[in-house]
Amino acid sequence: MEKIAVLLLNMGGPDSLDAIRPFLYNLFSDHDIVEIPRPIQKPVAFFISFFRAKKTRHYYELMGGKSPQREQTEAQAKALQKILPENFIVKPAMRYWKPFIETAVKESIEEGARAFVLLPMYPQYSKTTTGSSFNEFERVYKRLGLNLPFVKIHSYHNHPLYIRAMVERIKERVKEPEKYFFLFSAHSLPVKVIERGDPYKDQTEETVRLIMEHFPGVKYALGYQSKVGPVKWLEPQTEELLEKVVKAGHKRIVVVPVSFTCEHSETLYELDHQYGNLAKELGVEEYVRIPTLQDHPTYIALLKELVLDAQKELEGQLSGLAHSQSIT
Ligand SMILES: C=CC1=C(C)c2cc3[nH]c(cc4nc(cc5[nH]c(cc1n2)c(C)c5CCC(=O)O)C(CCC(=O)O)=C4C)c(C)c3C=C
Ligand SMILES: [Fe+2]
Ligand SMILES: [Fe+2]
Repeated sequence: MEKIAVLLLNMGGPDSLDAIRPFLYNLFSDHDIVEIPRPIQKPVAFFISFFRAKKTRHYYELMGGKSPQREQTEAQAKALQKILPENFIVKPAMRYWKPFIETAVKESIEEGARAFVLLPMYPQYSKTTTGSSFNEFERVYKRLGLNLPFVKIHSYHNHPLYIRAMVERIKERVKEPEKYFFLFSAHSLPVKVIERGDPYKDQTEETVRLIMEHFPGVKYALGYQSKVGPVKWLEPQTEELLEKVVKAGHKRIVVVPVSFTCEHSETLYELDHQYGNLAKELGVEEYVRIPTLQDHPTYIALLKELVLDAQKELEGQLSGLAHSQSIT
């Protein structure tokens, strides 16, 4: 049977304090995530990364000197590899830091892969995240002169197994949900990206609504975190929403990150440290932050189902190829 590489697409995070600046340079050089005019994008990225690395160094110091994203994506890859048939090779493939998409593609080819499944670790599609990784894959594919079939999985924000995994994750930590206010926190995006048709906001709202169908009567709200720079981003901001909700009398808060499946600076620093401290100052009695899914068995079962569906699509493409080759 043909070997198929499954690339787990993620952002990647600095693996040392020295990696912060080059990681940020790669991020700010990407026109899919930050639209700086192309002729000046790289020099501007050089300056921004220089100053932002100084500012964010202490986030990473608090996390032990690096982002845990690589280890956690590797754990997801290992768990998925274990439950997939033997013809699959599962690899993390990062956009801005090691192991880069190019490395994952080259290794897959060396190990005999003859097709690819592109599987984002972002449940909701945005052109700034999943779209950017797809574009990078296609650039690498062209550069390496590949002519192999591949399938892109765009999103799974409303898949019943994803919703079930999120509900199970919440119930592991919260035994009496009706006593809490649920504060969902998604990564923010510039409003102009949504206005141009990005489905991220609608998909995020749908995820939240589907999760809350499992918690009837529980009060909840959705906020957006981690805005960067001066343009208008999605609102309300998680931090402001937290203040508002507490001032309205809710003293037990469950915080649920929705756009991430691994821990990183924005969960460990912003949600736990910054907003956790703010909650204390505001007099919150209980502040429960739900961990990201990581290698939760139901999430890994979902990934398996997505990959096996993609395999069917690939088989269609491969038989189409064989057919056209036999005609010519
Ligand atoms: C400047 C524009 C940015 C957009 C748009 C953006 C969207 C976006 N990001 C994530 C997930 C993650 N972002 C992470 C770090 C990070 N993101 C930006 C900028 C934008 N993100 C920066 C500058 C950084 C670096 C940290 C910082 O300097 O504040 C990470 C964590 C990486 C790690 O440390 O492990 C994740 C994950 C999503 C889901 C998203 C849009 C939907
Ligand atoms: Fe698709
Ligand atoms: Fe980000």
